[in-house]
Amino acid sequence: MTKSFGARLHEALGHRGPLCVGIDPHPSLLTAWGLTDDADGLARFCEIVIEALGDRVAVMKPQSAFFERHGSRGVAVLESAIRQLRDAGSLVLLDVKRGDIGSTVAAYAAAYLDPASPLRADAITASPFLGVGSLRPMFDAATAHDGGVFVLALTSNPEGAAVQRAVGPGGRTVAQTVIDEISQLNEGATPLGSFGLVVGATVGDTGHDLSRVNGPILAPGLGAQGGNASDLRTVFGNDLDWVVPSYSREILARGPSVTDLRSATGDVLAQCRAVLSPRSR
Ligand SMILES: O=C(O)c1cc(=O)[nH]c(=O)n1[C@@H]1O[C@H](COP(=O)(O)O)[C@@H](O)[C@H]1O
Repeated sequence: MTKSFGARLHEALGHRGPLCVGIDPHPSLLTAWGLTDDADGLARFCEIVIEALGDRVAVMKPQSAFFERHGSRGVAVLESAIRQLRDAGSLVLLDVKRGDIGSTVAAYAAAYLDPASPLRADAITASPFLGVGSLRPMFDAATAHDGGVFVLALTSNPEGAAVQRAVGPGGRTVAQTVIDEISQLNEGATPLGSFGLVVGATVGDTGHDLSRVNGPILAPGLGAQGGNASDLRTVFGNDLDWVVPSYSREILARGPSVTDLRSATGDVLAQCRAVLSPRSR
């Protein structure tokens, strides 16, 4: 029997600690690392990050946009990076934030979650603003192939609140509706559901109820966007068990030295562990 994404994530967080590191090869980072802003530079960047972190970080999150901007050669580098990271034992959360009408979502699901696809990752990020139900083909593919889907709820950027905290006819915010629908998908799953949410570490105490999620919550916005580990307590209150803090530039800025990348990762992991509940880990 193969294990669900939720079960594999549960295991990875237990073994490697509660952390996601983003691979966001910004042009400025390529330059700072002495690399060219092209597919070759991108490939070397990934090689260094994978050598430094692939065997020790629970979740690695390549940001697709930074690969797509280099065209088909950039996407080829992404395919190879996904494979190598999975071989090194990291779970790969591909950050693509896709969303569309259901019939098109089915094609995205095939692209990112079907084992036959060269871009197959362990999980992807998805945008629910065509309705959480429109993402159903992704949820079905994830279930069929032991993958996961992380759906945006309360994003780390300041512009998100106007849409996400708008109140619908039933008196719930848009974000709470997303949270509740994802919680339903995870109901009864053990040890952890495969459907996650994204809630930024920068959003403060929003009063949203995350107590029934029974799945992972990705918390970006740490480091470069101003959030720090202690903010997790403000944002999540007592619902810290399955929060997965996510850092990109904060760590990548310490490259290209493998030793420095590892030590930056160790530092943020220690800060996160100090805040997150020891109950589940
Ligand atoms: O889904 C995400 O990962 C995400 C959601 C969100 O609300 N905010 C957010 O910053 N992100 C992503 O997380 C990464 C943050 O990068 P840093 O600000 O460098 O840590 C980027 O790849 C963003 O696209």
